[in-house]
Amino acid sequence: MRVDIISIFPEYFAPLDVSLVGKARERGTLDIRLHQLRDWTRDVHKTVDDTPYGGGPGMVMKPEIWGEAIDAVVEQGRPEADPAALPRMIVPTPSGRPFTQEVALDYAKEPWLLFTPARYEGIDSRVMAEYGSRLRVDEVSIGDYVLAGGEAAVLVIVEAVGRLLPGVLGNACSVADDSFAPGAMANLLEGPVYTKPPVWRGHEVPEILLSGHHGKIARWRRDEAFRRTSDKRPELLARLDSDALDAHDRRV
Ligand SMILES: N#Cc1c(-c2ccc3cc[nH]c3c2)n[nH]c1N
Repeated sequence: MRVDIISIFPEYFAPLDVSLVGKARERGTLDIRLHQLRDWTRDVHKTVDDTPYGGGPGMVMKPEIWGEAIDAVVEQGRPEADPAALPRMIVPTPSGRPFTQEVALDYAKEPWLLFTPARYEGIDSRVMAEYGSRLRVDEVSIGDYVLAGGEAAVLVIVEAVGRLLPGVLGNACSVADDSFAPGAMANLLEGPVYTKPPVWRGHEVPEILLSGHHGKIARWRRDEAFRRTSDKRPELLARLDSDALDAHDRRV
């Protein structure tokens, strides 16, 4: 997967050099390219923003700069084998559709993602209109709170998507066991986890986990996932299909 990120703070993405995503980059599974938006400015101050039409607080990011940057990055990034290839453009914004595990799975199928994290009050809306007619443009939000810019959201999205790519998690883990992953534990929060020692400061590991009885352990883990989901995110239980609810009810 090719990933291009255009930002006025490319240094914000240093964390993408470490851990799972960093290793995926070393192996070539992820090809992440960072671009400084200001490189496409033409004034001595490298201005990327201006006052909003209609008044109001803050500044808006200028469409010309973004347009030249996106055009250049798309042109540079086109694979020789497929000159017609275009990226899926992802615009983090508080007003976007929620970024969920389902969206991450969808993005993980894409060969090329282009992220355009904004600052100030956001990017002139004509940029999304211009590229919406040429690319698939997604405006997404990572949660109902307000950040100072889109860079943190890009870090979240790239990690959530990158870990889904083949070989990134390795054999020890599996995306199939994720909270919200399709399958038996779909839409359930992960339950508690334990490791050695069996007793720590008087806290004992649940005895069932030491029993070696894999069937009972699997049932216990699912019951714990149900209990935790019911306690912390009851609205997720509404997504469970009737078979899953019946299977749980049969045991309690
Ligand atoms: N995604 C997302 C966001 C943001 C966000 C994204 C871009 C900008 C540009 C200026 N301020 C921003 C906030 N806030 N909260 C979220 N879930």
